[in-house]
Amino acid sequence: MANVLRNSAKFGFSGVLSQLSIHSRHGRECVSPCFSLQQRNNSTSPKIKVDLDSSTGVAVLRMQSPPVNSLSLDFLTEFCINLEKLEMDRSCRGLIITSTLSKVFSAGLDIMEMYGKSPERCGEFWKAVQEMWLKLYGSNMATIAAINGSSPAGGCLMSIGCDYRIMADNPRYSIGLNETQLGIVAPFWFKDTLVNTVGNRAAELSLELGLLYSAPDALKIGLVDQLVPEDQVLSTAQDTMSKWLAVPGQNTLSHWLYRVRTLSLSHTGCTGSEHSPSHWLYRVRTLSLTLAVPGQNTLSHTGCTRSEHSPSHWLYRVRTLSLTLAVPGQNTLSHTGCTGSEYSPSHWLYRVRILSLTLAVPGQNTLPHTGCTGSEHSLSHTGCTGSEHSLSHWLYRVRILSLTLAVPGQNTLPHTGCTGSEHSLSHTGCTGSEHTLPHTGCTGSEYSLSHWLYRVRTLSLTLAVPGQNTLSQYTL
Ligand SMILES: CCCCC/C=C\C/C=C\C/C=C/C(=O)SCCNC(=O)CCNC(=O)[C@H](O)C(C)(C)COP(=O)(O)OP(=O)(O)OC[C@H]1O[C@@H](n2cnc3c(N)ncnc32)[C@H](O)[C@@H]1OP(=O)(O)O
Repeated sequence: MANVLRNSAKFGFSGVLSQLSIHSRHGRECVSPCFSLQQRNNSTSPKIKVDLDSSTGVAVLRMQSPPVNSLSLDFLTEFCINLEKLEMDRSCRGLIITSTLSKVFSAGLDIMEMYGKSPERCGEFWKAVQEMWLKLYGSNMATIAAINGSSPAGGCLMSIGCDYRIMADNPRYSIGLNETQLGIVAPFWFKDTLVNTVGNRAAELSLELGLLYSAPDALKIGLVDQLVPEDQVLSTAQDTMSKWLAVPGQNTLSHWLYRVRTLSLSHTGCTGSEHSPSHWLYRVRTLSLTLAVPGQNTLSHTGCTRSEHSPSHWLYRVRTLSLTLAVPGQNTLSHTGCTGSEYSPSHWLYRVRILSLTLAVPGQNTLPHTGCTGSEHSLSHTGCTGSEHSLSHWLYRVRILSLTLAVPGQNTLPHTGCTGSEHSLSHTGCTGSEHTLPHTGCTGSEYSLSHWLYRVRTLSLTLAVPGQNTLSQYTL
């Protein structure tokens, strides 16, 4: 395997990826994941075994692909089909994922899939990796990883795609996103999932150094939630699952609100229904990896030209930069008004982040240096007509306004210049009657004020990608 990795590095992942990128641009059709998965499952020996206990509504999915449960295309295909079947089975509410192999949960992506394969095969493989994550992270079931062995890289992604992680208390077992140590870079959605699990700083260290954590260390940083003796991993997972399933509606709103942010950021820039999430994940990931190619990582469109920054160092930072400044199609620093060398990125990042979060009234957060390029986007547009209105004045108003927004039937924001009934939920990004926040279950006046206060605030922050902040693009 070491040879494979060395050769992969020698011949260049980026070369493969650029071919993939071209392939993608030239019309890979977006088909339903279910359809495409079923088409390509040619394997006969089951790599996955599923047992659904109809009395508890809990399924145990066992990975049984020796020697190490590596995530090959066949494996992923089978995994996704099983996941999809369980998802569609209303009697199944909880899913536990574990391994039948001793010592290994999953070794992550199958290295052999990443070497010497045609661009078509690579594309299929990569799409399957994304689908595994989308299906798991977007699952409506409560999910628990019963990690009874090592779980590096893609195995770790699978684990952190679950709601809860129980690991065998064995210091010889390790878990983590170690891709950097292999000379490859973990895709940004791997990163996002890790950040959601262990927080920013731990994720940053972990990714830049490509760290693998022993089970006890993984518990310390919160990468796993619980360590138990090896022979109790599954039974503890089953006990834990019953607690999760006892929470009313646990796998609906609260479960989703948290995840939707990650999922929607994953396809930032998606402007039409032709772009499926996986399509975007694939492209965006390819683009970000391209940025990591030594000699090409000048990131000229972010204004960064300094060659002393190593790819992995930059990749993680640039991701943060572009997500923070995520005005789709405009997320370059130049579009934020930063036009000269006097404005360093950090100077801008700090200001723009504060401003955009503080004034986050989607479609109205028009401070000229946050991406507004025309005279129509002045402060006057939001009701502020002259220089007498200072920022603090605005901060104050906008806070009041966001509260006003939360009153059903009054969320017309007159102070921002919105005067007609067309301006209601549009301020949260909803532009038509089809955007009734279906994903939160809020459909009408039956919801009380406190209910709304809570939801609308969360929603506007969560979905605040101006011009893109509807979930309609993503069919849950
Ligand atoms: C297609 C275009 C896509 C381009 C993508 C580019 C970039 C992607 C960026 C990042 C995403 C990457 C994610 C990944 O998951 S990469 C994979 C990383 N995985 C690892 O680093 C794990 C390596 N394996 C181990 O650490 C150990 O094997 C283990 C899991 C701890 C188990 O140890 P153990 O001692 O029990 O077993 P062995 O090491 O002896 O291995 C047994 C056997 O399995 C083979 N093997 C191990 N891991 C893999 C693997 N990931 N893929 C394929 N095969 C694997 C190993 O070579 C041995 O085989 P052998 O024939 O020698 O017996």
